[in-house]
Amino acid sequence: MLSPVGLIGIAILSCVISMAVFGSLLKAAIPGLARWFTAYGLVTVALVVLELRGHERENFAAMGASALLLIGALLMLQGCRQFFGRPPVHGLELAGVGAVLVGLVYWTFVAPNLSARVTMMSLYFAYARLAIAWMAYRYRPLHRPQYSYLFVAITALAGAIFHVARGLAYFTGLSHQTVFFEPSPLNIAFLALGILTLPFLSIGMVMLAHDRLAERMERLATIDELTGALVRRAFIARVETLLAAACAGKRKLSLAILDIDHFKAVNDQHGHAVGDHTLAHFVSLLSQGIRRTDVIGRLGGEEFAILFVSAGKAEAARLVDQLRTTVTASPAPAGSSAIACSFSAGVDEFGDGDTLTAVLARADAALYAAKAMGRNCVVVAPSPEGLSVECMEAD
Ligand SMILES: Nc1nc2c(ncn2[C@@H]2O[C@H](COP(=O)(O)OP(=O)(O)OP(=O)(O)O)[C@@H](O)[C@H]2O)c(=O)[nH]1
Repeated sequence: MLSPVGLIGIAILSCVISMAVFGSLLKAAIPGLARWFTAYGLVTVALVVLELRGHERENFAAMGASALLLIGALLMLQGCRQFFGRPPVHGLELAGVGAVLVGLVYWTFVAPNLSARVTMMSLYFAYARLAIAWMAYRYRPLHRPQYSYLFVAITALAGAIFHVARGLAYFTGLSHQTVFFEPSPLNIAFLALGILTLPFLSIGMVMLAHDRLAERMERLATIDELTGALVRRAFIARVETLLAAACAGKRKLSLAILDIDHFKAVNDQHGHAVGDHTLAHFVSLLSQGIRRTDVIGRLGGEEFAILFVSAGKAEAARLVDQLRTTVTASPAPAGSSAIACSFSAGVDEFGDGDTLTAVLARADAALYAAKAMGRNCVVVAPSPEGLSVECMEAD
C-alpha cells in the first residue's frame, strides 16, 4: 500500500543513488555537475526532514524542507545553465526565490495555508523544470547524438506539466490538505509522480555528463591538441569517407602535403616552446585560408595535409600557393621577435580507382621535389608530361 512515508523513503533512496552517480563523475570537472550533486544532497536532506518530522514541530520541518527543495531546484537549473555554457546565476531569479521564501514564511506562520504554499511551490518547480527543458532543447549541440538532450528536455517538460497540474489542483481546491502529505488518493498520486520526476531528471543529467565525456574522448582521439588539426588517423578516416562520396558524386578531390621549411632551425634557435607556438600559428593561418569544405590533418611533426573537395590538382595547387603567400607574409609573434617560416608542398588529384595510399605517395614525391628545388614552393605531382612547378620563391 502506498503511503507518504513509504514514498518519501523511496525518494530518499533514489536521491542517494543519484548523488552516488554524480559523485563518481565529480573528478571529471564537468560544468554544472557539482551543482547537480549539491542539489540532490539538499533534496535528500529535505526529504529526510519531512520523513522524520514530529507533529509538534511540523511547521518548522515543513518550512525548512521546503526551503531546501527550493534551493535544490534552483541549483539544478543553475547547473544546467553552467553545463550549456550560460551564466548560471540570474539576479531576478534569486529575487524570485526570496519572494517564494517570504511567501512560505507567511503561509506557514502568519496566515497558515497549506494549499497556498503547495500552489506556490508547485509553480516555482514548474518554472525551474520548464527552464531546464527549454535549455536542453535550445542549446543541445547539433553535432552530438540527440538522445540525452531530448530525454532531459522531455522529462523536464513532463515534470513542469505535472507541477502546473498540481499547483492548479491546489489553487482551485480540487486537491486539499489540512496536514502535510495527507494520505488522500489524489495527494498520494501527486506525491508519487512528483517523486518520479527526480530520478528521471538525474538520469538525464548523468546522460548529459556522459555525452560530454564521450565528446572529450572523441576530441582527444581525433584532434591534435597543439594545432587543432585532425590527427593522422582521423584525417585518413575523413578522407576515405569523402573519397567514397566524391566517387559516388563524380566530384574531383585533391590532396596536398605541406612541410614547414627548416623547422629544426626554429627549435634550435628559439626553443621547443616557440616551435610549438609557431606550429599552432601555422595551422591557424591554414585554417583561415582554406575553404569551409576542405580538411586539414597533421600527418606528423611539421608535416600537414589538406584535402581539397571539388577541386582538381591545378585548382588545389593555386589554393596552396595562396596559403604559401599568406604564411610567408605572416610570421608567428613570439615575445619581441616574430618567427618567419615558409613551407614546401606537393599536390596531386585522385584519379579513377585511385587509393589514398597511392595519392599520398605521389603528393609526397612532389613534396620531395619541392624541397629539392629549393623549398618555399608548390609542386604538382608527376604526370606523363613531368613535374609542374606552380610557384617558387627564393629561400
Ligand atoms: N616544437 C616542435 N617541434 C617539432 C614538433 N614535431 C616535430 N618537430 C621538429 O621539427 C623538426 C623537423 O626537422 P627536419 O625533419 O630535419 O626538417 P626541417 O628542419 O623542417 O627541414 P626541411 O623539412 O628539410 O625543410 C625537428 O627538429 C623536430 O623536432 C612539435 O610538435 N613541436
